Amino acid sequence: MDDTASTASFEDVVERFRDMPRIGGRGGLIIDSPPPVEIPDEDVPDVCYVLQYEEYGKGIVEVRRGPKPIDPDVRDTLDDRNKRERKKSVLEIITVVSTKLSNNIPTYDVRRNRPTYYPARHHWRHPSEDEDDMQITKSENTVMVIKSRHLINALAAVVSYYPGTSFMGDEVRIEAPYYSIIHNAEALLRYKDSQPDTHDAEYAATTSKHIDILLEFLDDTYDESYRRALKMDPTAFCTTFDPYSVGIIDAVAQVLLPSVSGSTTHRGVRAELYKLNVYSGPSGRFKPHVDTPRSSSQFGSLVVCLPVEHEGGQLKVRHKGQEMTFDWSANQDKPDHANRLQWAAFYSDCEHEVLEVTSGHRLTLTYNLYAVRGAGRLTGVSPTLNPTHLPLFQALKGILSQDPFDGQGGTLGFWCSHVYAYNHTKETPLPATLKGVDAVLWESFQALNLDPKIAPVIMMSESNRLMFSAWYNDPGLHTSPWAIRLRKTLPSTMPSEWIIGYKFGVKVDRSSPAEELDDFHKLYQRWGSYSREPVHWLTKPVESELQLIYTAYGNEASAQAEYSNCAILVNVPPYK
Ligand SMILES: O=C(O)CCC(=O)C(=O)O
Ligand SMILES: [Fe+2]
Repeated sequence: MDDTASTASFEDVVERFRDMPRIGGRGGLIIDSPPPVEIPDEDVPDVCYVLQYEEYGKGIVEVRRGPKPIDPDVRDTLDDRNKRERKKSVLEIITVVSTKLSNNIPTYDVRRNRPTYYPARHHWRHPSEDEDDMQITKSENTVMVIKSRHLINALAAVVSYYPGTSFMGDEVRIEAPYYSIIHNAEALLRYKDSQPDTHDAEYAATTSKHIDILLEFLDDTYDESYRRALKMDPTAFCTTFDPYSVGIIDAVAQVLLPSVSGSTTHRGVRAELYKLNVYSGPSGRFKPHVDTPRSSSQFGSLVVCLPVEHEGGQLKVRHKGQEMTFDWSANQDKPDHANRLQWAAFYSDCEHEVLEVTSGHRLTLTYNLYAVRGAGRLTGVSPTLNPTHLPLFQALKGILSQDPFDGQGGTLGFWCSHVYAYNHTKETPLPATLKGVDAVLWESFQALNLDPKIAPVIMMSESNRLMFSAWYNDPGLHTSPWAIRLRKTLPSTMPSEWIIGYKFGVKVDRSSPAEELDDFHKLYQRWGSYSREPVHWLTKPVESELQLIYTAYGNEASAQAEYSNCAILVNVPPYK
C-alpha cells in the first residue's frame, strides 16, 4: 500500500477486505461460553461491571459480568463469567470491546514528538493478512446503565437539562466519562439531604444509598487518559503519618474554615484519610477535575506529598480565574528532603490537576476535610502556616508595591471578617484567636515586617465630626479668647475620624460630662488615639460592639455610648 493509504476511509478499508475470512479463535477473542450460572439475590452487586465482546461481522460474542472492573486482556482469572442476575444492580457499567479493520500507518504524537500507533495497547495482526499496513484493532466503549428507579428520579429532579442525556424511562444510559452526572454531583448530594416530603423513610433511605453508590463509583472511575495513577483505599495500606500532630490540620482550620455568622467559637476540622496515589514517570497525571464531596459537611481536600524523588507532577489549583501551583519536585536536593512533607489544602469548589510526572514516583496521601465543632489553635503558634505561600500574601505585596499613598505614607485598614467577642466580660485574646482570612492577613503583615496592630476602632459621631470641622474650617474662631485657649489642647490639624483604642474591653469613662469640642477630644484621647491619615479601608466592617460609655451634657447630662469594630491596621511609612 502506498502513502495515500493513510488517508483512506474506514469504508475503503472494509471494502478491500470484504472477502477476508472471519476472525477466529487465534488472537484470543472468542471463548465458548460456559452455561449461565445463577447467582443468589444477595450476591447481586450494587455496581455490576459488564464486559461485552463484539466482533467484526458477528455482533456480541461474549458477555462477562462481575462486581469489579473486568480487564479485557486477562481472561482466566474471572470466576463468575456469564453469571445471570435476577435482582437488579443499581448501576451496570457496560464496556463493549469491538474489533475493526484499520491501517497500520502511524499518526504523529505531537506531545512526545514521535510516531504513535493507535490504539496503543490493543492491536494485533490477522493471521491471513500479509500486508504490513493493515491490522485489526480493538476498541473499547463504556456506558453506565442506571437501573435504580430511585436514582433516576433523583437525577431527573436535579439535572434540569444536559445535552444528549435524558433521565426518563426505566433505564438511563450515560456514556463514559459521565459528564452529565459529574457536573451535577453537588446538586445530587444536596438532594440526598433534602428530599421531597413525598418520600417515605424507606424510599428516602434507598435514594440516599443509591446516590452514595453513584458518587462513590464516579470518584473511583476516571478513565485512564484522565487519571493515570495508582490509587489505594486506606483498607489496603497502613501509614503512621498523622496530619494533626504535625500541625497541618490546625493550619487548615485557621485558613480554610468557613466563618459562621454570629459565631464566637471556631469550627474544627476533621480530616479523613481517603487514598494513597502513586503517579509514576513518564506519564502519571490527573487532568483538571473537581473532587466529589463525600457529604455536605465536607468543605475541602488535603493533599500531602511524601518525600519520594520525582520530576514534574505540579499540582495546580484554580478558583475564579486565580491559579496556584504547588511544585513538590523542587527542593528535592535539599539535605533534609527526606524529612520534608509538603502539602496543599483547598476548598471543594476549586478545580485542580496534577501535571505529567516526567520521571520518578510522586506519592500523595489525600484526605477529605469536614467541618465539625471544635477549637482552633493560636495564630503564630503553628509553624506549618507559612503565609508567604498563600495567594493573599502576594496580593498584599502587590498593593504595597503600587505605593497606595503616593509616597506620603498612611494607614491600611482591614475590618476583621470574622466576629470576635472582644469586649465581652472576659476579653477575647487577640490576635491569638484570629480566624481564617484575618489570621492570614495578620501573619502576612508580620512576614512583610509591617508591624500590624489589632484594635477596636470607633468612628467619630457625625455631630462631633461637624463640631471638629467647624473649628478647623473657620479661621475666624481662632482669634477669640476662647479659641486661643482651646487651641492649646487640640491637634494642629483636623484629626482623623477614626479613633483606635489602646485596648479591648468596654470602657466606662467617669470624667465630668462632655460638652465642648475639647471635652470630646480629651475623652477620645483617654480611650485611644486618632489614626494616621489617610486611611485606606480594604474591607467592610461586620458586627460592631459596645465600646465607650460616657456622660454628655446637652440641656442636661445623659449617658452616651460609642460602638467600635475590630480592625487590623498597618502604618505604611512615607517613601524616603
Ligand atoms: O495527588 C494529588 O496531588 C491530587 C489528587 C487528587 O486530586 C484526587 O485524588 O482527587
Ligand atoms: Fe482531586
